[in-house]
Amino acid sequence: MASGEDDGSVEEKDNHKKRTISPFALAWLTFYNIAMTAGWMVLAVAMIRFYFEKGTHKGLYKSISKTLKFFQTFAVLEILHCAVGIVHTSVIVTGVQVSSRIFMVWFVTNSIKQIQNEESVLLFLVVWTVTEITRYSFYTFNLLNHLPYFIKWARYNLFIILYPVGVAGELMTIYAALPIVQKSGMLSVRLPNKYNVSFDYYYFLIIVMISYIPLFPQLFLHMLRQRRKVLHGEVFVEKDD
Ligand SMILES: CCCCCCCCCCCCC/C=C/C(=O)SCCNC(=O)CCNC(=O)[C@H](O)C(C)(C)COP(=O)(O)OP(=O)(O)OC[C@H]1O[C@@H](n2cnc3c(N)ncnc32)[C@H](O)[C@@H]1OP(=O)(O)O
Repeated sequence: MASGEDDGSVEEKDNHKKRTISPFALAWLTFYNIAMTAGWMVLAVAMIRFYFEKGTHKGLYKSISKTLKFFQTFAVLEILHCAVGIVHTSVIVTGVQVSSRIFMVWFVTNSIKQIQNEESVLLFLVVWTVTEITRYSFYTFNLLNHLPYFIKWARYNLFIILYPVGVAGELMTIYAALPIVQKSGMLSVRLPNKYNVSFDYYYFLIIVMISYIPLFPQLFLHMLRQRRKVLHGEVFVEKDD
């Protein structure tokens, strides 16, 4: 059997085994991760500039919303990366993470204008930005086999604080949205209608908030396992999706 070098593919090393990805996949992932790092850096700079110029976070969401929506939506590709196997991680874990972010951006913060100036929005935006700059630069340097230790350290330590804080920001934002949604009936479908279906967005938001209780610990435990694997070299038996 040809080795990674013989057939032109590149070997991606982890602590215990070697994985191969094609040169095309490597090029695509490198481009994707550089683009995402740059996108979140643009957001960081825009947020810092806004705060220094205006002295308040009010109006910040509106000023960065286009860039945020673009780069957060682009992250849908991460589910595809797992599904086609160019990234070795769980489709379910990635799917929950990405869909909850997209939901927060499009169906909560973007749709409910009255909550855009809440402190909780600033909280999750700052946390997401720090997380994503660290995460995508980790993937980029890792793919290029030049990973500085401080980036690896940051990727597998900062989440211990940032994940719960980010989740708190998200939950507080949804909570702040509840009375507005209940009063306006927005995004809800009331009976009677010709399809005979009803949907209450207010109760849907409550269900989403409750779903954090079983789902968030799973994501957090997944990250703790990754941390032990990458920083301490522990081996885990991988389950297929
Ligand atoms: C319809 C509505 C639905 C609503 C649902 C509501 C419920 C939601 C409940 C949960 C809510 C979560 C909300 C989120 C909040 C926040 O994000 S707060 C900010 C802090 N967040 C974080 O720190 C987590 C950030 N996210 C992640 O880390 C990931 O998305 C992850 C999926 C949770 C974990 O990533 P994963 O890829 O599994 O782990 P890694 O160790 O990073 O990588 C594993 C291997 O995969 C390789 N890889 C992954 N991605 C890439 C890539 N883009 N490019 C290249 N390689 C990649 C990586 O190198 C690893 O490879 P190996 O070394 O071979 O193992």
